[in-house]
Amino acid sequence: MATGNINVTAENIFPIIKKFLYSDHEIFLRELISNATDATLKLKHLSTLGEVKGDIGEPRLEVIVDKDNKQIRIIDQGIGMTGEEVEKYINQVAFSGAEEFVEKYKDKVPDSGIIGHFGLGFYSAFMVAEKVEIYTKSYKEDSKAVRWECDGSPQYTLEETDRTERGTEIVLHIAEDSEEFLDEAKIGGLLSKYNKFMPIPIKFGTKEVNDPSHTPETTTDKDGKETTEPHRQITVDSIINNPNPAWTKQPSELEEEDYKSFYRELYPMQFEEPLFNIHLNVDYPFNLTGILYFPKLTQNMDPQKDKIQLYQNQVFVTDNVEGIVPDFLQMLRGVIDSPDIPLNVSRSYLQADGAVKKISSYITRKVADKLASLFKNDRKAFEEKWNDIKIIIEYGMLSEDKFFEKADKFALYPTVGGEHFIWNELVEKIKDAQTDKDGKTIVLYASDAKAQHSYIEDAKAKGYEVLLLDSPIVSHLIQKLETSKENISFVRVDGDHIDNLIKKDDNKISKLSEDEQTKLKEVLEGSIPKETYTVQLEAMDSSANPFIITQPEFMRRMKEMQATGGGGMMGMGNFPDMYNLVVNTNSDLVGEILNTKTAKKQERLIKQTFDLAKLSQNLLHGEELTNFIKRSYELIK
Ligand SMILES: Nc1ncnc2c1ncn2[C@@H]1O[C@H](COP(=O)(O)OP(=O)(O)OP(=O)(O)O)[C@@H](O)[C@H]1O
Repeated sequence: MATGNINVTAENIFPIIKKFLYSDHEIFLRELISNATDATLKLKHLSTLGEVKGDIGEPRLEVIVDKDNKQIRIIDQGIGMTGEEVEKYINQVAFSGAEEFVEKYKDKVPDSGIIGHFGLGFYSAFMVAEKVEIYTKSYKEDSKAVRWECDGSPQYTLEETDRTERGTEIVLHIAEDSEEFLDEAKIGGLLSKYNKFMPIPIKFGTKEVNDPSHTPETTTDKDGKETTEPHRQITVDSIINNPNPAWTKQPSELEEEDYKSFYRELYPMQFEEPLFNIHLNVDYPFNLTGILYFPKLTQNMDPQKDKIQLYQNQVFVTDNVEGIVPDFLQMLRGVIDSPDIPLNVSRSYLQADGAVKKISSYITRKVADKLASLFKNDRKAFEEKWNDIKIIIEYGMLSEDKFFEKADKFALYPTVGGEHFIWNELVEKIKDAQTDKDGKTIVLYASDAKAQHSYIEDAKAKGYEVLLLDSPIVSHLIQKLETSKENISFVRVDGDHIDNLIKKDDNKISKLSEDEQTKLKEVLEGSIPKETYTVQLEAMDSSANPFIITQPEFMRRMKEMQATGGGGMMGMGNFPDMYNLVVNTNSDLVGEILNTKTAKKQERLIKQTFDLAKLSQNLLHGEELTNFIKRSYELIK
């Protein structure tokens, strides 16, 4: 037996480790299982090189919670260690890692997000254990099994032991303040959080299953009633992980159904199927695999739940992928696995890191390429999914210039009639009819097909296309399209009278003389509230409505952009709503208003016509609506 002093400068680093990692004690299990997995993968590798004698079988790990003896044991059948290796790796290497950690963090406020990702390794065992034993036997021929023991002080014991199997068993004697970890359900939960997709099978307890070698017999009694005996149950080892998750396979090995069933495995509480998936697979200049899913976005979706999960070599790290996955894709679900993402750094450093930037733009590119190919291969299916994916795509177009450029190939512009165009098709379709006298192509759009119905009909009557753009961020997107595409301008269909939205040269002649027009304007301005409405006389078709209320595009858009955050003009959000009252000087009714003899009748006609215009814009409410209804009854009496 040998005893010795672990070479540390700090008198006793364990209390420090405990203190610093207070919020993250649970990572000990992930660290020890990672070590056990590494040892097993190394053994498998050496075996393929012919350096291990005999057949290694199907090595696996086992985790045992022994509440009575206050122990947790982690057992592997990996390469094991010789006595010298324990000296070297556990007493020196592992300790220097722990010491380095303490050095680095002792003066800092711990950020659990970062510390949890620091590979503290073997010594994290002391966060929960008052004493740790290692029983280990190396795969090397003639090596003797050893037992190492340490109670958290710098002193350790190392001696030979009679273990015969290859591999390592770590015995944690759980400290009094960590007894919560002796709860099987707690350990089960941690295993499924961190180790659900580790590459080596992990046994944790047993479970009852139907005996596959037994077929229950069905008997028929004298009355012809059938009875089937219950399945025979057998007890089998419970393996808590799937060592070969879908993302570790090649896309060519997987069918659509495999992707769907992996989605269910990742998010067992999700009942909605994903819309489609993107398989990520790259070796150079960084290593990254993964599968991303476009979920069906629903009203009551909780963005904190079922997020993208980040793994490193199949070990769960976090579901906070900020900085690694571009913001607009954080609504996606799935898995990313990359050993190349530095995790023991702060988020701001992460965002500035070159490799991470490359990863983020790779993901953006892959998503754009996938969308383009989905559109190309099955346009109809893509159009059907548009409503579910447009928010993500539009957000991406706004936030990532590269994505914006690529989106010309798949971003859809739907019309109120249910057709879908990509950008070039749209411009081609409208350019002849909808180019104004200054050579600008005007894109007309509605945000609500029902509320803006009469305006849409007016536009259609002229042979114009009207888009239906109803996402919350649409005003930002329009602004971006106007600045990046040449000679294009968007106007909402109720922004003005249709002849003013797309101004052509043919000026209509007004039936009213200059004098009559001045008089009409005076009369109207006397009855229409000036603070909100600007009276604007227009010579239109005599069949067009006499009064039309419009909201100037610029004002409305600025207010909308403010409401959805950023972009708009400061202070616009608190501005009162401003409208134009467009008056058709060629309408017979307008002529009648002008020529009515009594002021009282004139006032009544103006009020009634104005209320009707408001009604068609859904602007008539409360007392005004009550008065309108009263007045209407009077009129038809
Ligand atoms: N179960 C095990 N079987 C065989 N060797 C092991 C086992 N656990 C630990 N070791 C050895 O001890 C060394 C130190 O382990 P430790 O976990 O502290 O650091 P690490 O795994 O090298 O790095 P990290 O800090 O990322 O965890 C390992 O590199 C390995 O050689």
